[in-house]
Amino acid sequence: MTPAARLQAAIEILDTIAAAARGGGAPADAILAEAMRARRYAGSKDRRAIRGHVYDAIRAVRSAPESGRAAMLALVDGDPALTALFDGSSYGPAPIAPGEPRADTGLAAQALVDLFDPLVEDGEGEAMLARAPLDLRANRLKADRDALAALFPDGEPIAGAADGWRLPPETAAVQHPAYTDGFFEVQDAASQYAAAAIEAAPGQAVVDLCAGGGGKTLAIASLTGNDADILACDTNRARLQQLPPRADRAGATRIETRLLNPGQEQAMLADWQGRAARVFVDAPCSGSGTWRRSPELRWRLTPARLDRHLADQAKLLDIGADLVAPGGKILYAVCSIIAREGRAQVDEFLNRHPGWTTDTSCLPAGIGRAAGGGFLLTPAHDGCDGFFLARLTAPC
Ligand SMILES: C[S@@+](CC[C@H](N)C(=O)[O-])C[C@H]1O[C@@H](n2cnc3c(N)ncnc32)[C@H](O)[C@@H]1O
Repeated sequence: MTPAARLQAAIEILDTIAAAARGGGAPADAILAEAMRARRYAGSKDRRAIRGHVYDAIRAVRSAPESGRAAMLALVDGDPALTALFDGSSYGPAPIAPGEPRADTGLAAQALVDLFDPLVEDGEGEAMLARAPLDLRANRLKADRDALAALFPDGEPIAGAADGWRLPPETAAVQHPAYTDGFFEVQDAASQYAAAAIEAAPGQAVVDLCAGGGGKTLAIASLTGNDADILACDTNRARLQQLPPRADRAGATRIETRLLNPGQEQAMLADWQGRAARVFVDAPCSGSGTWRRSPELRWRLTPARLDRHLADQAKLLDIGADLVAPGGKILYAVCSIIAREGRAQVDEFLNRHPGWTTDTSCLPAGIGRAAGGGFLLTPAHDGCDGFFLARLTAPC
């Protein structure tokens, strides 16, 4: 492919990504993978270049653009090499017309920025869109951080994460046989802090209410030495199905999975009511803390979608509260920096549940900032994904 043809391919793919973002369709990575499958003629250099153009535009443009071309045009000013590719050649993009509209660049639409937790400072935007490092978590059931240091010597320890080892973003860690052998998982530091913050102990009964593919379930199994009974739930079959093979690989043998039907969660968890020492509520959210990994998420968030997340979070917290034994704890977490998903959600929970309290410390020294009844982590401040977490204690 010519450089101009690669650019045109990127523009067409961006059209699909923008439409999917507006309509709640497939994520950018899935669209990109499908588009590459459809372009069998594209070689590896073509694919790399197309992907680079697509993600450069997604990172630069603050909200879903009118068209892929408008998104790409947002990058041309000050970039003569890119401008020259709009050359009208047979497979390339048409020349740029005078005054042709460009999509708006920046961190996010102002209405979205206005929703950030007040602790998020103006200068934090760059870190929120920079490429994230690759964080590993040593699986204590099979390895430790020293083993990861020996396997990947160009990494470094992650501050405050006892099992964490940080590598450059491009490291192909999951291709290492030690990954297949269950020595480690790929897990951002924020998730490692959250899994530790639940302070689950050996012998306890633990529910991971929104387990997904089990990232935090496996971290809890590791931290409890495979000696806690963990019930891992989710309403998404495809995600939950990823957990048993991962648990096998990790040597985690005390995890039961349970697929819940939306709207019937409480009935399907009747046998766990009031029994759990710990409940992890890693709730569905805007993902506004993970833009450095999935920058197109900021193209997707609408007021209606945010409202749905808020309702789900409140419902899941209430379901979690019913599962907790007297004196037990909920760890509420969202990979979000939006105040309504974080501190406001905790305030509303405490209003609905008299007698519950929130813990004033649950993170390692120097990590996170107190945000209402919980703590806020941000890429600029903590070097990890943006996260809100709170540990809530039930009355005895
Ligand atoms: C942030 S993700 C969880 C990530 C997971 N804990 C991990 O560490 O990989 C939120 C999960 O909540 C699940 N979910 C949404 N509504 C739910 C419900 N009513 N009951 C249980 N899980 C739900 C979603 O399917 C999704 O997998």
